[in-house]
Amino acid sequence: MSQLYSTSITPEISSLRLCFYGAGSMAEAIVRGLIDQGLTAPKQIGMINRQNAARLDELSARYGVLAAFDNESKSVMLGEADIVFLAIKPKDAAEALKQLRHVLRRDQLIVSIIAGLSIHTMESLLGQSMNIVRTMPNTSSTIGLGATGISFSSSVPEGQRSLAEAMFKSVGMTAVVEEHLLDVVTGVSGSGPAYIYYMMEAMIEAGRGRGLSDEAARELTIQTVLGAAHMVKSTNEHPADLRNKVTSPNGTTQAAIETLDAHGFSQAIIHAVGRAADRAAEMGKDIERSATS
Ligand SMILES: NC(=O)C1=CN([C@@H]2O[C@H](COP(=O)(O)OP(=O)(O)OC[C@H]3O[C@@H](n4cnc5c(N)ncnc54)[C@H](O)[C@@H]3O)[C@@H](O)[C@H]2O)C=CC1
Ligand SMILES: O=C(O)[C@@H]1CCC=N1
Repeated sequence: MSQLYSTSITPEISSLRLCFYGAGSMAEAIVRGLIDQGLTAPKQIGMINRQNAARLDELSARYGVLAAFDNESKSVMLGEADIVFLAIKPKDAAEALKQLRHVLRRDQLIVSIIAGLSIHTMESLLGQSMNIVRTMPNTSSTIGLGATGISFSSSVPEGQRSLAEAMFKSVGMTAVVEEHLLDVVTGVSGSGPAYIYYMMEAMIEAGRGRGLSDEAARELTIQTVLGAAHMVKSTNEHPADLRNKVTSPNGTTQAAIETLDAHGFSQAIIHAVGRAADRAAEMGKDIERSATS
């Protein structure tokens, strides 16, 4: 008989202590999202940075989160955490994870957002197999509209998988994928917001260049991107069909699309996504090499 209702238990995230190791822009995006969406209280969140005390002060003042400034409080914060988010840059990952080797415990859930860094390399650097959730979020998590790809190490129990998914769902949508696909997720949605911003910059510039005020060019561009994304989502139509409805024969849109084609627009996007995915893999290999050196 098929099951009508899911039997999975709703994870009680608000009772857990979260520690962000690395307090940069992506950590802030997730923290702000979790707090704004009411998933947990600021005092359940601790943040650690390498040396930038002013940044921690700023985050504490802005969100009410806890901050650890000296080595002793960093160790206590890490030790007391139920979930540790690894949110440092790939170039700092090997050194930082080696230092965490004797600090992290097997009963903690490790959530990495580090581009390219594989579960296997994390386990080598940490010196043991651990419950690891490898993710690729994006900065739109800040406003609850993130898109996060997620994979799990084989040991992560079902309850912790649901917990991790619930955390990222609270700041947007999630897609659980096989680990090797996280690099392409990076190319599509991790780096993706930057491609859209880049296009918006160009649209605003073009509007201004032809005489629109700064404000009109900006507002018309924003609403166009917002409306187009909502159209794809709410009509469920293929983007190509929606594009055809805008494109009158021999009209303005056709003229514009032909110009985009002449400049290799689609190919440029396909190459960009592929290059970002390849770059994620390269960064992962670099960390792997430093893990063994
Ligand atoms: N920015 C984005 O759109 C996205 C970033 N990511 C990943 O998130 C991670 C962080 O990226 P961002 O937040 O953009 O970088 P960021 O440079 O803004 O933040 C990294 C933070 O880690 C701190 N840090 C470095 N070494 C440390 C150490 N040993 N101990 C404690 N803190 C340390 C730095 O001081 C810095 O504040 C990266 O691995 C990146 O691949 C993933 C998805 C999207
Ligand atoms: O540019 C980067 O490397 C990171 C990963 C995805 C988005 N930003």
